[in-house]
Amino acid sequence: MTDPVLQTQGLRRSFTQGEQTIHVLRGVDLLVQPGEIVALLGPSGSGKSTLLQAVGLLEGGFEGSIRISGVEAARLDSPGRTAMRRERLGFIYQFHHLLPDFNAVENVVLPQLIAGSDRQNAEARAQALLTALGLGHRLGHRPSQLSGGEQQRVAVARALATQPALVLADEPTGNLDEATADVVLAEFLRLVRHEGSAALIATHNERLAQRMDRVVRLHEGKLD
Ligand SMILES: Nc1ncnc2c1ncn2[C@@H]1O[C@H](COP(=O)(O)OP(=O)(O)OP(=O)(O)O)[C@@H](O)[C@H]1O
Repeated sequence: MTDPVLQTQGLRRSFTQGEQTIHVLRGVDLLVQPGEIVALLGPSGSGKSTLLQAVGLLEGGFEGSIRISGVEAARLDSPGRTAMRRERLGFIYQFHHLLPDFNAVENVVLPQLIAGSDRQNAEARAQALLTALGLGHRLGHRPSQLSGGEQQRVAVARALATQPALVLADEPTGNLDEATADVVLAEFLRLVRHEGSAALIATHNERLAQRMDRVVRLHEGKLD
C-alpha cells in the first residue's frame, strides 16, 4: 500500500509571550492521500499558517508526529529536512515571494536546478507549466512587469516545477480580486490534478474550498 503523503498525529504548538501561553494547535490529526486536494478552513487566528509551517518543516517547536511520504520528520536532521522540502514539497504563499530580478521562466527554473535538474530540461518544463497556466506570452517578464494574478500563476508553476508529492498553499489567492482568484484557483487545481500532486490549501473562503476534494476545519486547535 502507498504511504499517505502527509500524516500528522497529536500535533501541538504553543506560543509563549511573557506570562501568556497561547495553545494554537492542540492535537491535530490529519491524513492526506496521494493526489488528494484538501481545503484547510478556519477563522483568522485559528492556526492555519502555523499548521502549514509545521508540515512544511519550516519551523521547530512542535510536539507530535509529522510523517511525509511515510518518513517521520522528527527523525530528520536539518539537511534531511531541507532535502525533504526540496524533493517532496512545493509551497505557495498569499504573496508570491518571486525573485524580483528573475523573469518568469527563471523563477520556475531555479528550484529545479537546486533539485538537480539540468538547465535545458528545467527550462522546457518551466515553459510548459507557464504556458499551461496561460502565461506563454509572458515568459520573459519579471514579477514587477506582471499583474497580481499573473505573478500568482508563476508562483503556482514554481511550486509544481519539481513535481512535489504535496503542495502546501497558504491563502494562495488571498490577495487577488474575486474574479481573478476564481480563475487562478481553477487553473491551480487543474494543474495539480494533472500533475498528480496532493495539496493542502489554507483559505478563509468556503466557496473556493468546496471546489477541492475534501474540507477540514481548524476549531479550537483541532480538526473537526
Ligand atoms: N511566532 C508567533 N509568536 C506568537 N504567537 C504567534 C506566532 N505565530 C502565530 N501566533 C499566534 O498563533 C495564532 C494562529 O496564527 P496563524 O497565523 O497560524 O493563524 P491563521 O489561521 O493562519 O490566521 P489568518 O487566517 O489570519 O492568516 C494567532 O493567535 C497568532 O497570534
